[in-house]
Amino acid sequence: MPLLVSLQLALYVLLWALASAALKDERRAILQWMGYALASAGSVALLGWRPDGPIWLTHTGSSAASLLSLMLASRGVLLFLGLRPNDRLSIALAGAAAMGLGWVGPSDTASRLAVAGFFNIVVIVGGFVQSRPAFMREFGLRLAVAATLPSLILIGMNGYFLILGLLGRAPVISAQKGELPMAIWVVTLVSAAAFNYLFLFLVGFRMQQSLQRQATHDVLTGLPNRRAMAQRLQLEWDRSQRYGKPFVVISADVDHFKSINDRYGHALGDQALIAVARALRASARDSDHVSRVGGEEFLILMPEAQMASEGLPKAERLRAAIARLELMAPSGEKIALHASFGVSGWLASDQDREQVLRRADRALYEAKHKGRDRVVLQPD
Ligand SMILES: Nc1nc2c(ncn2[C@@H]2O[C@H](COP(=O)(O)OP(=O)(O)OP(=O)(O)O)[C@@H](O)[C@H]2O)c(=O)[nH]1
Repeated sequence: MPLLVSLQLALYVLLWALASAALKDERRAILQWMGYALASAGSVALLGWRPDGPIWLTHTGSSAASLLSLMLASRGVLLFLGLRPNDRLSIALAGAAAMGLGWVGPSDTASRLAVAGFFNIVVIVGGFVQSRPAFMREFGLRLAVAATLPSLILIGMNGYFLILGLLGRAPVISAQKGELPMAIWVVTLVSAAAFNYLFLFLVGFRMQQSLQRQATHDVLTGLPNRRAMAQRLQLEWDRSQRYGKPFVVISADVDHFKSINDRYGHALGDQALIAVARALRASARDSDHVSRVGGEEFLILMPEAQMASEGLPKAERLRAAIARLELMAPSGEKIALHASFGVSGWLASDQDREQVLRRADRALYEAKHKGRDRVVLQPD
């Protein structure tokens, strides 16, 4: 039985090796989980190994490998969540566990199981507590509850060993043959499957989220892109058609941006765009949808505004926020930034959503024409 279980656990090494080849971004965590799968397979294999030498030594090795596997699993979780594992604490814990197992030595199996069970619980609980807040932040309550399952199973199993060990009763039917009750093998396999498949799923889930974000967000500024804006605009348009609920759009364009690029270089131009995006986002309401729809073009959708004229003070605030920005060239020269704005609102007579955008663009064009760094309301 130990060999069969060990083989099953070793399959997860293969699984993580494949995942590591495909998912480079998560490689650091995946390598830890590969180590975890390897150490847990080794720990079980040692239980089934019957060397000529003293059996307690292989069993002690098995306990040490099991502790190592849990440490690697927990290290992988911390790295996966962008947290820094405390290596000093891990080394101290491994040292204390080695001393504990050495102190038990060739004596009874029960004491060894109690020591191993105790340290295993410390590692599982420690990793769980450390990773919990970051896990909840990224994956939410439901997945956090699901992720508790492997930890709970392992805490339960090790708690069982610890209590039996303290009572002086080893749960081994025949330690010499490495045979443990069937339930222990089942629990080992279930907890390993729960951990490995859960984190494999989370790696894929994160990748899918990131692809989705890339498809709808601009990489440079982090704002929603033209595609996301089109979706949002369609939503507002549908609402206005159905319920007559108006909305306002503000089209913004950085003034003379080409000359910033030409004089100070593309990298500084990028910095300017990031600064403008931040200023727009900071000066808009949470309910406003701010997006980058082109090179130096931005669009602000105000779903709560009733009339185009309500967009005027908002656009004026955004204009002033950009005019306050000051960028520093590598030479120390200060670079002023300005932008022009066109404001338009939904009209009941509009045939499609493009009409609202076209009016905002016409207003923006007029703002440029009139000398830039200003706001123009849609022409009637
Ligand atoms: N640095 C940088 N430049 C960009 C990016 N996207 C577009 N641009 C540049 O933005 C400039 C836009 O120039 P124009 O359309 O002539 O507009 P402008 O110079 O701002 O002039 P007006 O709008 O008339 O005030 C071009 O030089 C583009 O190369 C980007 O992501 N980063």
